[in-house]
Amino acid sequence: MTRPLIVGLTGSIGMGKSTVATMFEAAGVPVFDADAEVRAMQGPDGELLPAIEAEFPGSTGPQGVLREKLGEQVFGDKAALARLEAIVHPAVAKKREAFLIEHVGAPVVVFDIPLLFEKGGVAAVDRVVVVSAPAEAQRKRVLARPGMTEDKFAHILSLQVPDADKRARADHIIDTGTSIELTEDEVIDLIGELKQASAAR
Ligand SMILES: CC(C)(COP(=O)(O)OP(=O)(O)OC[C@H]1O[C@@H](n2cnc3c(N)ncnc32)[C@H](O)[C@@H]1O)[C@@H](O)C(=O)NCCC(=O)NCCS
Ligand SMILES: Nc1ncnc2c1ncn2[C@@H]1O[C@H](COP(=O)(O)OP(=O)(O)OP(=O)(O)O)[C@@H](O)[C@H]1O
Repeated sequence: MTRPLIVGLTGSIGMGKSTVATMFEAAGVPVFDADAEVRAMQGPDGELLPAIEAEFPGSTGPQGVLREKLGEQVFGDKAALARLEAIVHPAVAKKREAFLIEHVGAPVVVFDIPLLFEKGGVAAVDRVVVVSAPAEAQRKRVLARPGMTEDKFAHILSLQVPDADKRARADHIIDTGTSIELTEDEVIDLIGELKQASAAR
């Protein structure tokens, strides 16, 4: 096959997904970072600002989306979140297509998609990799972040598919409950396996 094996990388808040994505990148695997794309399109002069301002007046400024303000408007209100997603998600899908075209010769590419299970992205990838750690480790990491509260954490978790379900649906699980070094070893082994699978298609 002439297109890369597409790996969907996901995990719940604080599980270490971004850290693991960086490990893939360091090993030479192209990574599409959905969150970074969203932030760029919502940042200063971002292409989504007019649509977001029209739908959520007062939620943008010269620096782009006022994340805290917009978060307050959408995280407690399912219909509002759906309206924001209707603006953001099609734009991300376009960026993803462009990334794939850019890296069409690579054996393996990674789509780093925080909400892969939640938003139905599983059908668009060949393999699903879930980054996971024990709930206690996750909790400690997340509550150590500035501005994070027990309530906020509980609410975000309630919006996400539970870790146990993600693990059950994964093709591969990367464990970040141990050390960075062991996680790195797991990533390197997995890349070898994915390259083999890519070549065998
Ligand atoms: C509302 C926004 C501006 C708030 O930004 P903020 O920096 O405060 O939070 P952040 O983006 O880091 O999200 C915090 C947590 O909520 C989760 N989360 C974000 N968006 C969603 C969503 N649509 N549904 C469920 N969980 C979500 C994230 O995975 C993360 O764990 C931002 O989350 C946003 O634009 N969300 C909608 C776009 C989207 O779906 N992004 C997800 C990646 S494609
Ligand atoms: N073995 C490990 N592998 C990965 N991260 C680890 C490990 N041990 C500790 N950590 C730490 O856990 C934290 C995970 O943060 P990271 O931003 O990667 O999570 P995330 O899943 O992308 O979070 P979010 O979904 O909230 O953006 C980092 O501070 C990282 O240093």
